[in-house]
Amino acid sequence: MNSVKKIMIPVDECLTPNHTLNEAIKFMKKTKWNTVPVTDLTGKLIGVFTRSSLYQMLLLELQQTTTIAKYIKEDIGTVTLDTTFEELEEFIEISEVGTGIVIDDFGKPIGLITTSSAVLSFLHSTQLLKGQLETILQTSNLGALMTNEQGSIIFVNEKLTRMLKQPEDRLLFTDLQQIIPKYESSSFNKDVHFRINIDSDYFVVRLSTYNMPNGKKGFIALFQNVSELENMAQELQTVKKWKSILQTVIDNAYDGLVMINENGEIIFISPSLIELFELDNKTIEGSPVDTILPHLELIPTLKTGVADISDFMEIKGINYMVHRIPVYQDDQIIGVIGKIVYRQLHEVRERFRRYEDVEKKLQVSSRKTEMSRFTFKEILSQDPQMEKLMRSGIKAAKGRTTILIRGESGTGKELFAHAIHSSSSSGKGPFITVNCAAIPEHLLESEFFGYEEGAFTGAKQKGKMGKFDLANGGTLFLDEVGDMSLQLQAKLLRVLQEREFYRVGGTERIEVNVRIIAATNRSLEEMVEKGEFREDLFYRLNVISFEIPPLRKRKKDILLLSESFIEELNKQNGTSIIGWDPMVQQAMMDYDWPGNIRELRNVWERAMVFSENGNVQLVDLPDYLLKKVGYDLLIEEEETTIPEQSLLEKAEQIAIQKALIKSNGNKSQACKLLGISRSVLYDKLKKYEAIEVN
Ligand SMILES: Nc1ncnc2c1ncn2[C@@H]1O[C@H](COP(=O)(O)OP(=O)(O)OP(=O)(O)O)[C@@H](O)[C@H]1O
Repeated sequence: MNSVKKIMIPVDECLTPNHTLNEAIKFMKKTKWNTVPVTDLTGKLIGVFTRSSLYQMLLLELQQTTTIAKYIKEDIGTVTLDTTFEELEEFIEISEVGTGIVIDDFGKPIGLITTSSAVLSFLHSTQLLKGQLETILQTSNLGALMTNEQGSIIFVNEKLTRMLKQPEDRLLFTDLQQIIPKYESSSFNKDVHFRINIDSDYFVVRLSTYNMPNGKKGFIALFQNVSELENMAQELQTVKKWKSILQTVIDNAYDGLVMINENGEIIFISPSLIELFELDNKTIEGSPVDTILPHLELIPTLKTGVADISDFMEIKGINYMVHRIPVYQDDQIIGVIGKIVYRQLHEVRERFRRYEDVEKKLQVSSRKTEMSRFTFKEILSQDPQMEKLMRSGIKAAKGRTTILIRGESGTGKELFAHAIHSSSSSGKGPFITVNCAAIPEHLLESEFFGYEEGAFTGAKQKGKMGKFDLANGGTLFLDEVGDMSLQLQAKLLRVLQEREFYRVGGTERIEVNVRIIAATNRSLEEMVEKGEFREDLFYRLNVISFEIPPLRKRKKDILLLSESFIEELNKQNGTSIIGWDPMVQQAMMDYDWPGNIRELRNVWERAMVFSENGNVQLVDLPDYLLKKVGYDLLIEEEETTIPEQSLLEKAEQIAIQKALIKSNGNKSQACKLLGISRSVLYDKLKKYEAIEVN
């Protein structure tokens, strides 16, 4: 509110120069004013008529009807409603009349300010201010005290008594230095701050001076407890320390890191990324990631909440990969972290490429096994029995009948199964092999029938096709069928009968068109007798049966197969074998080949590797084979010559040994084979025994 208006006496009537002495006396008596504004006829202030002017007119004993015109004081001070308290104070001090006239914008008097009205008003506002100040000091969070000019405390607020844990009467009139030891009144001239501690609390004290009524200066001290701030500052220091540790870790642990909040705005970015993508550091934080780094594609992860890894990406010639990780708080997605990998990426890429190559190769080879690889043309044989089998095989291939192939290990049962499949009407369909002996019992069912999505917990939740599914429209080859558990035999029997099955965890009946070819090297009849193989399954499998003869029963094939293997292995291993010693052929013909054709192939592979001059020698054959056919002594002869023994004697010794092997140790049979008598044989045996002992 306007200060002048508050202390002025309102004026609604004035004197004019035409007013008489009598009228002026009456006016002043009525208003009790010592100074009366005088206006012209337009109401504008022209001067004042004071009580002293009135006394002057009375002393001159002027007529009551005399106008006051000549006794008006024109040299007057005026104020307006805009005049400040300070200006007013100054005005009252210098004013001769002790009264100020308040005029409006048109020069019209609207009020009087007398010294007493001003003083009363100042007194009133001073008291008001004092009250306000005390309220502020009492209610403030700051502790406050005031001293006199000697530094003796004359006021404390309640807050300070609590801060200093001392009652008001103990504090009053104590010396300020007892509370602020650092304070020295003499060195004090302007506001100062002190940091003091009282017990375990820390205070910041602001000390100022104030003017006392006696014109001297006292002190005002304001106390702020900063213990909490101190603790916070210490915590802040720790946080800052951790921030710089984490910053270093982040900068070094990852190639690049960027974090966005739930609004897709960048809240952190590692310096390496700023450098890599040549970004403007000042505008990044708080900006939408889609405008700064759209190629990182972090927003979709914000929406899906699912972590993912990008493919190899490229921008401005920089290759990188992004790992996008959603950040959750109480099930709410609150942001995404983008982990960018770009260092040594070419190495990762190279490894990845190699891995892809391997995978491709694996896919090709696994596809190979899914398709038939062999036909009857690839089954090499000059054996009449084998030729007959193959002719029957071609005929059997025409239908969809289940076929059982028997034969010792390595005789070519699988090869035969492939050939049947290739000759059948579904020869272009899949050929799926199941090694019944190799699948763990608990997985057999899912291997055969597959499983539905969600049937198992774990990584492969997607569901998987079983071998029956895979073989649909082709052949399912059950190798080692004699090694199946009875439990699975029952399941297999049902499928063979009904030609349909359920997937593990599934409810849908699946029908398949699959030809079954089974193979075994075990005697299923004996197993049926012992209760190890289901009779009904045996008959179901044994509709058409082929018995592949072992290699020892078709020795002519040894030569044919050997030539083929040498050619194939020369190509495969980069060797250049062009022939073999007649003794090698003889040893091979003498050997029984329990591992059959697989063993023959292995023996050739080994011999060709060891062979030194393009001609395979006896020494290149495995020891076990040579021992078995009694050719090991020949090798010894070649390697270590026994001086006492002539070559003829050595040959004689080998002949006797071979005869004994052939006759299974039967000496009279061996004598027949050698064409010598029993007594000669005994003599010779004693002689060779003596040589070996020596
Ligand atoms: N007549 C043949 N001509 C050429 N190679 C053959 C012949 N018979 C078998 N083989 C080869 O011999 C190896 C063994 O053949 P296969 O695996 O078919 O025998 P298998 O009787 O099924 O053996 P197992 O009972 O151990 O499963 C294979 O490398 C195959 O290519």
